Amino acid sequence: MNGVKEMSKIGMVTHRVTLSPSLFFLTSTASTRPNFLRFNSLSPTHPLRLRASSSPDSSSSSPAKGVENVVIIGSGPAGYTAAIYAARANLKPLVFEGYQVGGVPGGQLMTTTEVENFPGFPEGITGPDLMDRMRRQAERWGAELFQEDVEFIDVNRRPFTVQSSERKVKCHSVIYATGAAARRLSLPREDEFWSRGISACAICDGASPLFKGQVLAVVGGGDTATEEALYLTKYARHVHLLVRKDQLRASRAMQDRVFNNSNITVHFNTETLDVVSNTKGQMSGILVRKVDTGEESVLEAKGLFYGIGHSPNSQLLEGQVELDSTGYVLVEEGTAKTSVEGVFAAGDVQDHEWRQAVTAAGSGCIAALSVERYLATNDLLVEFHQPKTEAPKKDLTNRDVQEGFDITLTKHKGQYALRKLYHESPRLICVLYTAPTCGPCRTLKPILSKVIDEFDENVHFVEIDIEEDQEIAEAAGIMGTPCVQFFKNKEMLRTVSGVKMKNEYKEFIEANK
Ligand SMILES: Cc1cc2nc3c(=O)[nH]c(=O)nc-3n(C[C@H](O)[C@H](O)[C@H](O)COP(=O)(O)OP(=O)(O)OC[C@H]3O[C@@H](n4cnc5c(N)ncnc54)[C@H](O)[C@@H]3O)c2cc1C
Repeated sequence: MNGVKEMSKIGMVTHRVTLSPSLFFLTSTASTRPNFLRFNSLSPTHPLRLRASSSPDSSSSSPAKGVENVVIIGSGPAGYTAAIYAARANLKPLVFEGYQVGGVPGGQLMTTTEVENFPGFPEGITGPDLMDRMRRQAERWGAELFQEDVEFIDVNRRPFTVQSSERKVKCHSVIYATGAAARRLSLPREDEFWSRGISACAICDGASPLFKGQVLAVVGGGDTATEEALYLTKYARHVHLLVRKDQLRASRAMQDRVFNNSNITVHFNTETLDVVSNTKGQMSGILVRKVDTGEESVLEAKGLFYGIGHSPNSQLLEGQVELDSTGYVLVEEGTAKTSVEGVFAAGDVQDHEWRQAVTAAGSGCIAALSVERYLATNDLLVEFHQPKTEAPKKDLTNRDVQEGFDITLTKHKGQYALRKLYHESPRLICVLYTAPTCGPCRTLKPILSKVIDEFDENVHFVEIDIEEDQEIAEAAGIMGTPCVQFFKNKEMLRTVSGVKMKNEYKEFIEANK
């Protein structure tokens, strides 16, 4: 699923099932025990850790009279770069990173694997790692980060107002860097099969048992679709690429990789009409139509991935700032200036042409420098000097790593811990299934970790990497990541797919602890 926006549309699945005892049977013989007692390498400083939030109505550290120098909306390369520059200029930028609207915190690169063209990484870097670095750099220089969606902006009156799900702030300037979100096809059965066969993020879902070893299809003809198709060949038996036009729009390099891959069949002039199911209600194929002949047929496939591009997330500015006919924010050529003085735009939300991480980062830099100039010229700038921050709390203790499983600890990793807890824990068990390349998983981890901290000693938490612990993911019926399951007394109480609001997890734990 490209972005949590997609995932937020998935309803919560609630079912009570008792797992087959054999699936969660704990083998504890001396010969097998060492294999199970395998803790993953741990990351004490989680990449997307939230900072303590301030009071709901304003930032705790407003530079002057409760009016911020600058609010940055968006946490892709544009937003984080703007944050780094603004923070280094002592503007103490406040950044709304987003949560469920318009993608995931970290932006589009959270849904990709290798980024080979961002300068400074000759061996390449994964999208999530690159965004993690940018985030830490912004935080290091004093940017204040909130993983919240902005829901309302008023740039008609000064100071401007920016309101998120949890706070309302006043500011002298805004950098709008909300990027773009994955498009959907709106197929008749799309909602029914969303996350049960249809996905917009191969990187997030490709490794799930639902798709592994199956015939899959990707719809689209650009870079996104070709990248998804190539990625899926790592797991699928075969991949069909469904292209409506008679040629690919993807870059030459990507086209070559697709045509040279015998595990991909490209179907030109092919329109995707719907998905079809078998008698068990599982997705079994895709109804397609040949654009040139009108002939309809069903292509056998267990999964359909969307790679049909993105739409600019400019809705909040509609009616306030000039947009072009397709919704991109209009900026004065060569600058980040929008039609409203003090409002600057950066990245893909104002760029329908280049749409690259480095161009987004570059425009974020321009926006931040422009803000500094704008504030200084209008005598609005208040410098802020960053206080020392506390060291982040560890997710797991060293003892956990060195001495192995300890039931008195709250947080665990891996199938050994899950099996032990499933059999021995009297507490509610919260299991988070993740995949190494899943960007939304990185979003959810710190959020869930904070929730678990609030219920320490009443709950056990286990993280399962579905690539490492495939068997257990399969037994639990995991179809995509991130996914959370709750167990108590060897009974599964609930499955929650995707990333949900913090309160949804809290309320469920509160009611079942
Ligand atoms: C699969 C894929 C692979 C790619 N690979 C490459 C590559 O290899 N190299 C390259 O240079 N480019 C690549 N790109 C393109 C690159 O990712 C984008 O050009 C770049 O991420 C744009 O950055 P951005 O900051 O403008 O927006 P985005 O990365 O889209 O980030 C937008 C941010 O805004 C936030 N947001 C949206 N609405 C709100 C709201 N209401 N409130 C708060 N926050 C909000 C979102 O959560 C998100 O964090 C790839 C794109 C995709 C989809």
